[in-house]
Amino acid sequence: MLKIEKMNYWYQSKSEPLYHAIDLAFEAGKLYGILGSSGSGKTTFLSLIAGLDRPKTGDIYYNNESLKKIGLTNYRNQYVSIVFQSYNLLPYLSALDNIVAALEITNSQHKNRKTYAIDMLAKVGIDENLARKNVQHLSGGQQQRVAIVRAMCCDAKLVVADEPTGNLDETNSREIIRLFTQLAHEQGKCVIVITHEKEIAYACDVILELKEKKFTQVDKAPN
Ligand SMILES: Nc1ncnc2c1ncn2[C@@H]1O[C@H](COP(=O)(O)OP(=O)(O)OP(=O)(O)O)[C@@H](O)[C@H]1O
Repeated sequence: MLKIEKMNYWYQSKSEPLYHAIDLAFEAGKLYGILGSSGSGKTTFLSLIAGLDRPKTGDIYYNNESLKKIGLTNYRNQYVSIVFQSYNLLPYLSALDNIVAALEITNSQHKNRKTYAIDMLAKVGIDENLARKNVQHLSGGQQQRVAIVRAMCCDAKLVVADEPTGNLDETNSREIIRLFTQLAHEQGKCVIVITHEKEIAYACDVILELKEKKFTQVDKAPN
C-alpha cells in the first residue's frame, strides 16, 4: 500500500540528514509498531508518510502512485487518518458531533451520519449519553477511543498514530491496541503506530526500530 524509496529528510537548522536513505514498504491489513529512542526521527517520519511534510529526497508511493502526483492535500483528505497522543478532537463539541464533523469533511456516503456515528461510538463502549457530552468531559481513554472511531469511520485506508497510548493507563492502552488490531485485521487498513512502549510494539504484527538513522525489523520475543 505504501512504498518509500530512498527517502531522506533534514531540518534546515541541523547539519546532517535524519536518516540513511529509507527504503521501506507497508502492507494493507497489518499493524506496524515503530520503536526508537527519543530524537531518532519517528515523528518526522510519521509526518512525512502522513503527507504533512515533503521528503527532501526520494519519494513515497501510495498504491504505486507518487504522493507528488496525488498532491499532499488530496492525499491527507482521502487516504490517511492521523491519531495523535493529544487526541486532537474539536473542543466544545460532543463526541458525536466530532464524528459527524469528520464524516462531513470527508464527504462520507452514509445516509444518516448521526445514527452511523452513534453506532460506531457504541462499538468502542461510548454510549449515546456519553456521546452527547462535550469531549472535554470525557476521560483520556474515552477521548482516544473517540479519536480512533474518527479514523474508523473515514474511508482512509492508512491510519498513522503518534504515541496514541502515551497519556493512558495500562487498561486503556490495551483497549486502544485492540481497536487498532481490529482496524488492520477486520477493516483491512494499514495501521502504523509510533510508541515508546515495548509491550505496545510487541502487540503489533510487525515491529520496526529506528536506530542509527535506519529502520530494522525486530523479531518478536517468543511467548
Ligand atoms: N521543527 C524542527 N526544527 C528543527 N529540528 C527539529 C524539528 N523537529 C524535530 N527536530 C529535531 O529532529 C530530530 C528528530 O525529531 P523527532 O521529533 O522526529 O524525533 P522522535 O523520535 O519522534 O522523538 P520523541 O520520541 O522524543 O518524540 C530531533 O533531533 C529533533 O530535535
